[in-house]
Amino acid sequence: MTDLAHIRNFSIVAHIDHGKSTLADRLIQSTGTVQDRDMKEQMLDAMDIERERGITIKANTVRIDYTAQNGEKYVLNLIDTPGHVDFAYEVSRSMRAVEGSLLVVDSTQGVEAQTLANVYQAIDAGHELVPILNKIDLPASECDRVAEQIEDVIGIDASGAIRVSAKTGVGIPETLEAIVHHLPPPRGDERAPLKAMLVDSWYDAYLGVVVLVRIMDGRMRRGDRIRMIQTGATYNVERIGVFRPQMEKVESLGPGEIGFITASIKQVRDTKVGDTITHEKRPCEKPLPGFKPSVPVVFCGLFPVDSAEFEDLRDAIEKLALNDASFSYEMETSAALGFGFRCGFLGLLHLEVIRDRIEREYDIELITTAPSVVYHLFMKDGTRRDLHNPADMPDLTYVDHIEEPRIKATILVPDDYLGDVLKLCQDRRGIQLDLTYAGSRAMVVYDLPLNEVVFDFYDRLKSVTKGYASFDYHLEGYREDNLVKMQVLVNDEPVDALSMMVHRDRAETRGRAMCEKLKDLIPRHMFKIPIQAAIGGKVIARETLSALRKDVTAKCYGGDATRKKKLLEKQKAGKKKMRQFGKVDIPQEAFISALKMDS
Ligand SMILES: Nc1nc2c(ncn2[C@@H]2O[C@H](COP(=O)(O)OP(=O)(O)OP(=O)(O)O)[C@@H](O)[C@H]2O)c(=O)[nH]1
Repeated sequence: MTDLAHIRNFSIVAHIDHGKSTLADRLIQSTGTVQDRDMKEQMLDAMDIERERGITIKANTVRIDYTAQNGEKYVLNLIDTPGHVDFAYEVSRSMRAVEGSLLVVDSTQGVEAQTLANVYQAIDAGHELVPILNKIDLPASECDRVAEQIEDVIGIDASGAIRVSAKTGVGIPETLEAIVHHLPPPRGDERAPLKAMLVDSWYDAYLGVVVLVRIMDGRMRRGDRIRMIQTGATYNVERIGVFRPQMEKVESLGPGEIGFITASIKQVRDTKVGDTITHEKRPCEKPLPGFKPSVPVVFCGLFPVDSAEFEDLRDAIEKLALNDASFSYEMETSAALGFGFRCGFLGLLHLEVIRDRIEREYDIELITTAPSVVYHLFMKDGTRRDLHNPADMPDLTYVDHIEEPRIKATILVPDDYLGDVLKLCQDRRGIQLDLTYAGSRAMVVYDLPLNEVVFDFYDRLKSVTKGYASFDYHLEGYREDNLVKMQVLVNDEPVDALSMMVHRDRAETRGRAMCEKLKDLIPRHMFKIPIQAAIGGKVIARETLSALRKDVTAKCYGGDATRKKKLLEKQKAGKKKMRQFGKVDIPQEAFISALKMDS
């Protein structure tokens, strides 16, 4: 049992790749929490896919025992938070469970958009901050300049920022001392009724649902009968423990402590992140202030390339959803693509991660339809409908007006690329809200329609700035605009997977670009194929793919049998990845490529 004065709970906030996970690893290692021989790179990134992509998705936790230089023994609880914009919500909830943050800034790069977004969340949560300048082993490190920038842009004192190399271990002892001396201990009353925060929950193949808790008041023990205040459900605490980082059982958890429980909870969906847990017999009077639930903002259809794999896909999606309450799905049928699922995600990265996992872990080849945002349709009869799929768009005569989600985007970019960034935002119907300078970097704030950002905005931003820009956004709300549904017809058949909502003024350009692209992407057939873009019944763009009769082996005048065989095999493999639309085969890549914009 540790008294409150000897507990420190903290998180690490940083822009992606500034070294958060490496620093966490070093803290764990240098305190002997994990023996050197057990140390894997990036201890806290549990999933393989995270390790491969080098991004942290699920918030993880570790309890570290630390004997400070004054001889006192402390318990340090680190909650690792994801750095990417799509997971901003997970950042905010784990911040409410701790009292302080290490603010890590790469001293070769400086403050970036996600540094700002995350640090403001920490400040909102009332955190004390310890600024850290990382990567000082690199020759490009510029600690003084970056410290000054932290003061200018974030407005906190960075004169005492700790200079660290998470790679070599320089500055790690100073960091541990700063955690103990600069971050406040938690507060709480052991004798008060139990009040605990449900910080996170996930599904474990052996243990079932595991719940991460932070005790505010009271004490939770194995065998206790607990109640989740929001859902009203009651459970018996079966296991209780802490992460070191592997699970270790303890008898109980008291105020200020962070640990896990299991309680025969069936699904992750039965737990609400941010809920208050209390004792059934002696409940606390007031629950903790609630959290916003995370709502999916980007939707797309996932269809198996091979329709025989539909049941496998269902199985994969159900399993993934067990562990990810922010991922939603429902069955969808498409005339062109057959049976599949309409899925909702927190953002594009979230979408990519889920799609990759289905393809890789479950070995199912997928067709992904155009990502779409949720539109609000205000009908003439006074009702409101949410449109998740452009294919479901009702006839315009029933619709009074349409509102689309808008975001506030913050972009930090070196001066040299500012012009290109402004042009990109302008092309995407952006409205500039602010433009300021911090040293040789500009910070621009734009109001942008989310639908212009969901598909390839990151890619475009990265390519026009050679990777030097950083980007962060949050949803601002809904606004009316002149939006229409654009359909694509191939050989006079509508391809619903390519339907999209577009702004009326941009429909023609988009339609023309789409038809031109499809003309290149669809292989020639033995007949002429018209490719059209249309709004309602009106064709706004058209291309024609000329007919061609071609025998792929014709080139190999008899002679080389192996080459002939190879070509035929290649053709067969190509066939597998095609979908038939009426009489036309469309290769899978065409869907994704056709939807990318080149503006
Ligand atoms: N030279 C040097 N490289 C470092 C240091 N700290 C981290 N790195 C490298 O920087 C890269 C990013 O580090 P991570 O720890 O994965 O960054 P992160 O902030 O956790 O990134 P996400 O988990 O994706 O948010 C990795 O290649 C690290 O090896 C350092 O002090 N010096």
